[in-house]
Amino acid sequence: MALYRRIPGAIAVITLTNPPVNALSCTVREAIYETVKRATADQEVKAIVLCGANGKFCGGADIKEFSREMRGPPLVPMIDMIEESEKPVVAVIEGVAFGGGLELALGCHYRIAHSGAQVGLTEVTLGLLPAAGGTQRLPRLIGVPAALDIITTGRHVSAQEAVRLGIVDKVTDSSAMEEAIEFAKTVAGEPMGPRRLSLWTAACPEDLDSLLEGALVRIRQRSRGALAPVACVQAVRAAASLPFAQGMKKEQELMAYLFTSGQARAMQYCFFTQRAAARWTTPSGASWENTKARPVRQAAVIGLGTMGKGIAVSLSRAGIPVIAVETEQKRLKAGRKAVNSMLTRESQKRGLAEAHLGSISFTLDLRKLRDTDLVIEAVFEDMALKKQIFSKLSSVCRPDALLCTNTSGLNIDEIASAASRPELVVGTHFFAPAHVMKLLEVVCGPRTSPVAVATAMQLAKRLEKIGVVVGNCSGFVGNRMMRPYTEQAYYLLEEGARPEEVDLVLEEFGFAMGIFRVMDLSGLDVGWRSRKELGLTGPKLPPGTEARSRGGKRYSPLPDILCESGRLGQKTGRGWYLYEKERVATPDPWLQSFLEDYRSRFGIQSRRVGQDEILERCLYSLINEGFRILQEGIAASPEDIDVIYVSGYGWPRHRGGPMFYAWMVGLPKVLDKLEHYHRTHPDIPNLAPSSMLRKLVARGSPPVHQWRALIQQHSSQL
Ligand SMILES: CC/C=C\CC(=O)SCCNC(=O)CCNC(=O)[C@H](O)C(C)(C)COP(=O)(O)OP(=O)(O)OC[C@H]1O[C@@H](n2cnc3c(N)ncnc32)[C@H](O)[C@@H]1OP(=O)(O)O
Repeated sequence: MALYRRIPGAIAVITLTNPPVNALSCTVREAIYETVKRATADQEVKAIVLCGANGKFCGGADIKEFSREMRGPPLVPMIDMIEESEKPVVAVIEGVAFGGGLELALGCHYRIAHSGAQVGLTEVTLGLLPAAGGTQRLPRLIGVPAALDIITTGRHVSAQEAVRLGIVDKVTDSSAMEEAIEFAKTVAGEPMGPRRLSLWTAACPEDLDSLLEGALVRIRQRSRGALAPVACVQAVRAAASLPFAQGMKKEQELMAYLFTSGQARAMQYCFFTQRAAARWTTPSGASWENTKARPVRQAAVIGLGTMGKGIAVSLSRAGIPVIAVETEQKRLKAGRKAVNSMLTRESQKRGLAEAHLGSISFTLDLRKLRDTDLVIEAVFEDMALKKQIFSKLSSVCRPDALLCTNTSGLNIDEIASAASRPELVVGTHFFAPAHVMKLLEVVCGPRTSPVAVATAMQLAKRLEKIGVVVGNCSGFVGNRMMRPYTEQAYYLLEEGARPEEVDLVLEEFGFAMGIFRVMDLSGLDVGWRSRKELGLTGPKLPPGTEARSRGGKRYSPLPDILCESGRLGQKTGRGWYLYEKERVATPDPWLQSFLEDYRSRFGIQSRRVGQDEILERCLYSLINEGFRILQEGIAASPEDIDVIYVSGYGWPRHRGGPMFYAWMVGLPKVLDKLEHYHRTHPDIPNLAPSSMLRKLVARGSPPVHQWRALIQQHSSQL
């Protein structure tokens, strides 16, 4: 709702009241209409102040209403009514003014912001465009180039930048409300015509076409295939070239097209699932609601390799004092230098004073950890080494200290077996670079206690990461699903495809990089090392093993052969591609003839592999593994799997995540295709459709949010 009150000085104050973010629900819109009408009709009122309750102006339209039938007054005429008011309307921007919230403020005649506030036209992140006049008013207010950037990225703009750009008229460190009231008194009685943005003309550069073309190029690089940012560019073009009323018409047309699109649905699904992941539960009844996290006042990181350094920076950035431990003086010195320069860059970028960062001390002495609340071990993926460390930690750390292991796939329970308190051992799988990537898989072993899970999830929140609770199995959720995906990519090469063909299909689907370019970037030796450890290649491989088969299943030795010949990816200048100019991947003629030789050596008839087959075999095998993960209770819900893929594996947000995508494609189609590919490739068992997929199809393919109820009938590893 919106509360109305009169205050001395002939001011009407209208307060949006809809916790937690004062979203513009049907009831709020109705109340704004009513209160604005009341204020404009009241002879005693000379100016109106519009603010939000609880220090937040407005989080925009109520996203939950998008999936229901539209009720109540629409936003556009409501904002027009405010702009048309003869009495000045001053918006008080505290906390946030996002999406429709900022559009509402743009309809006001003045905007006063608190210095801690943020504004933004965030609709594009929900697969939409600012269709309450935002695409037409913002370019008129701040010019086309700046508006284009804000509208097409949906980025959050600080109050300081907002005043610099002219989005707000004033920023204050003290009470924005008091400032706005005093200001409103000074403009009461003035004519409001010049303050109506709909009457302005957008300042436009001469080379408008090249500005818009440049934006489209950036959009294609950032989010290929996404409809909303392209529609935003078209709407801004209308603002630059058409009168306001016609621009608004264009804005509405574009919104109508986006609003019912699958992409908007997928992105709104991502918005809610990301928040739902924090509300973890386990079948034992433990949950975020009934389990209290332990406070973390001091943390430690063991190992200052790539991951350890990023984790230490993340902790420090969250204001947590850190002790960083290494085993050798040389490594400690190099780690300290790297961490300090990362922190300096970080504080410069964020304008943070050093006081906001947690201090980091460096040591070779594990005994210094006796007072730490939480330790994150981030050494190499070597089980024996990890167990040795956990055994030592048990004797030096406090009995209640939480012991975390940063592993990308090792057995948490085996690591915990080396600790004297296995219930306090939890997996924290960070993603590289750990101070940048948002995802944290919180891995729960069979003996991990609810308190350990709660503390790790709370830590994720403090580090501004998205924590997702997963069960213990090789590769957990994310990496486990990657295996069948990469394997299919190798098999497609064996059968006749080229790396650039596979990558192109995946990039057109929306991944920033195809799988072969990703492997070249992270280094082919990463997978090689783990395959050697698993005895799939290298010295542990039993003599006489068939080259293209392991344990009766198909195996591709292609990546092993590349590694053996020194092609490790970008770092060696060649991998699946050639890198003559740093980081620029070009198809390598050598690889093409190598693949031809390989096929003839193994008697493989090369064929043209179609784009549909590439996409289906790669994605459906990954999705099929997702269904197995659900069946085994390694993930609590399909939504959790989708959050992991969107926030940690570059799955395009406008496709919602693998499980959501499967549902959008149609589960019967996914099942049918998997059956077909399994029939034609019986030596690839992971193409056999999972029983969970069959069950869902048999039950009429219910929507994703209903799967959880069905999953609960199965076992759980959480
Ligand atoms: C004609 C069309 C015109 C306009 C279209 C729009 O306005 S689209 C909406 C544009 N708004 C946004 O994109 C803002 C979305 N919200 C946020 O970015 C954050 O929620 C926010 C406001 C920065 C607050 O962040 P915080 O971390 O403090 O809280 P959290 O994100 O966990 O949100 C708290 C709960 O509020 C729910 N929520 C937030 N925004 C909205 C919204 N606009 N509509 C409905 N619900 C919203 C959110 O889901 C959380 O709910 P919970 O049940 O607690 O998980």
